[in-house]
Formats: sequence, structure tokens, C-alpha cells
Amino acid sequence: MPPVQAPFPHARPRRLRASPARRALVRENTLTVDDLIWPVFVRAGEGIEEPIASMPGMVRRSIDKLTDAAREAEALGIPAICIFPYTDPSLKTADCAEAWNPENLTNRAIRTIKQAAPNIAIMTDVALDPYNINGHDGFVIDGEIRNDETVEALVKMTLAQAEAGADIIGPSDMMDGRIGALRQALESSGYQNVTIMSYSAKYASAYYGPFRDAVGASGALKGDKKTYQMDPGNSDEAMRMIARDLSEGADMVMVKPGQPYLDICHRVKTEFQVPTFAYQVSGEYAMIQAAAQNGWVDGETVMMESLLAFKRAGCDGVLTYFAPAAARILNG
Ligand SMILES: NCc1[nH]cc(CCC(=O)O)c1CC(=O)O
Repeated sequence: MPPVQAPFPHARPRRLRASPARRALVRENTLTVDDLIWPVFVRAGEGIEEPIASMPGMVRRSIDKLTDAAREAEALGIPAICIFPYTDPSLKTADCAEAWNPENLTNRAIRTIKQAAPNIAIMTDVALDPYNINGHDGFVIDGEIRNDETVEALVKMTLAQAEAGADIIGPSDMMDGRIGALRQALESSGYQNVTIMSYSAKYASAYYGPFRDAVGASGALKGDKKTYQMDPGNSDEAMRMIARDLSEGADMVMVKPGQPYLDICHRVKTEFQVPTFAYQVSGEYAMIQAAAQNGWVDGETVMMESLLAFKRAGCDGVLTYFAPAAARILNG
């Protein structure tokens, strides 16, 4: 039944907007610090915070500095960080062996942060691109992205991350069958409590450009990712990917990018009623920062509005480079 509304002037919708108190009482959705996951970039060295030109305000940190940042995020009440490595080009190979090296940057960062900030959950990225000489998320053999060989490598990568202490595994590779393979490997290796947040509906998007600079993959990438990431024109396909990943053992699902795909977020939550997340990706962040730096928009207000929109669309949380800035505002 549609909501009953008296005719004007008995109904004046503006009455409910007439003061901050009344607006607060009837607000349907709110953003809280509990909704935030902070993606961060780690690099080699010590004492380093290196600015990322295409993501104003974001830096690549050496492990010691990243650990300080994780402690600050924990103190702000941010529930999780997500670690992405900037891999030295000399460590990139066609067989991507660095991806499952127990001593790679990500795994060392996980161990150090676990000690220093035990209450923040650590999420990782599972895909081969930071380690791949050609910048792809999967193995390239004879010019083709190979699915099944890649899944075997992702299993090794995941087990190394779980061993290091990762709480949430984030497969972002879009290979077929990887969720089932990762879940089975985690179960049989004693990691029953490791959570999988699947990048289930990940689109082949130009909004990832600044991220590829941040992890040093832009120069390496040959071609595009359209044979594994989804076509931006598709919506039903996203529902099939979500259903597939849930049936293989994903605990949480993600839509990526975020703001241009809020319709997908809403469909996922409405059709599946499962923990649903969005990734406000690097290009979304860069666009807001660029406009704010030029004085064209009020950066803080646009940031908070963009994050609230994810809640309204039905998301349980959002991966956002704005997490600390938003948390500071929310904490007052
Ligand atoms: N598998 C890699 C990965 N994991 C997260 C992002 C993008 C994040 C962002 O743009 O902020 C990407 C880039 C890509 O698929 O090319």
C-alpha cells in the first residue's frame, strides 16, 4: 500500500525539514565509523611516506609508517584496513612467485600490524597484478589470461596471507571458480574463521586509473581487463556473479566501482539480503579531491554525501580512501 498523504495544506512535507532536530529524527540512513574500510598502500623502505600524484592526500608508506597509520585508524574506530602493495619492478615476473612469498611486503605488513594494532581487522587483495610482469590479475600464456592456472596461484597467495594473520581475504581477480577453491583451501588448512569478501561484481572500469599508478601497474599493463572484469552495461550478470560467489562460500560481497554502480548495490541488497559492500575507487576519490582543490566543490561535504549515498543504496559498508577523514568528522 502506498503511504497515505493528506492533501496540501494539511500535508506540508517541509514541516519535517524545518529544524536540524526534526531532520535528525526522520533521517532514514546514517553513516557511522563502523561502515568504513580504509584501503592503504605499502612499499619497501623505512620512514617513507611517498605522495601519489593522481590521488592527492594518499601516500605509499613503508611498513613502519603504515603501522603507525593502522594504529591511528584503530584509535579512530575504523574496523578494517585493506593492504595493497607497491611491488618493486625487479620482483615482477611472469610466474608471479612473489605473490605467495611469505616474506613479501603484504605478508610482512600483516604480521607487524597485527602486533601493533590487534583490534583492527586486516583485509588483503587477492589478484596477481602487483606481481605480474604484464600487469594482469591472472597468468598470461600465449596472450590469453588463463583461468585455472591462476586460481591455483591465488590459493597459494591466500594461504600465505592467512598464515600471516589476514582476517578478510578479498579476491579481486574475477577468475571463475576462485571462491570455491579459496574456501576449500582455507577450510582444509585450519583457517575456518578467515572471512572472504568477494569482489563479485567488479566492472572493467576506467575509474581504476589512479590505483594502477599507486601500485605501479599502469606502465606494466598490456591491453585491458575486459575478458575477466564485467561489462559496464550489465546488471543481471552482476546478480549471477553474486549468487555464484555466495554459493561457493563468500561471506560478504562487493560491488566495484561504487558511485556509478549504486543501482547494482541496491539490487544486490534487495535481492540477496547479504552483507554488501561497495568500493569507492581511486578515480572517484581523485575526482572529488581534484574538484575540491580547485574550489569547485566543498570537498568535505561532497565526501560525506558520497559516503552516505552508499548506505542509502543498501550497502553495509564502503571501502574508501576517505576513511580517516570521514571518521574524524563522525567522531566530532
Ligand atoms: N586486482 C587489482 C585491483 N584491486 C583493486 C583495484 C582498484 C582499486 C581502485 O581503483 O581504487 C584493482 C585494479 C584493477 O583491477 O585494475
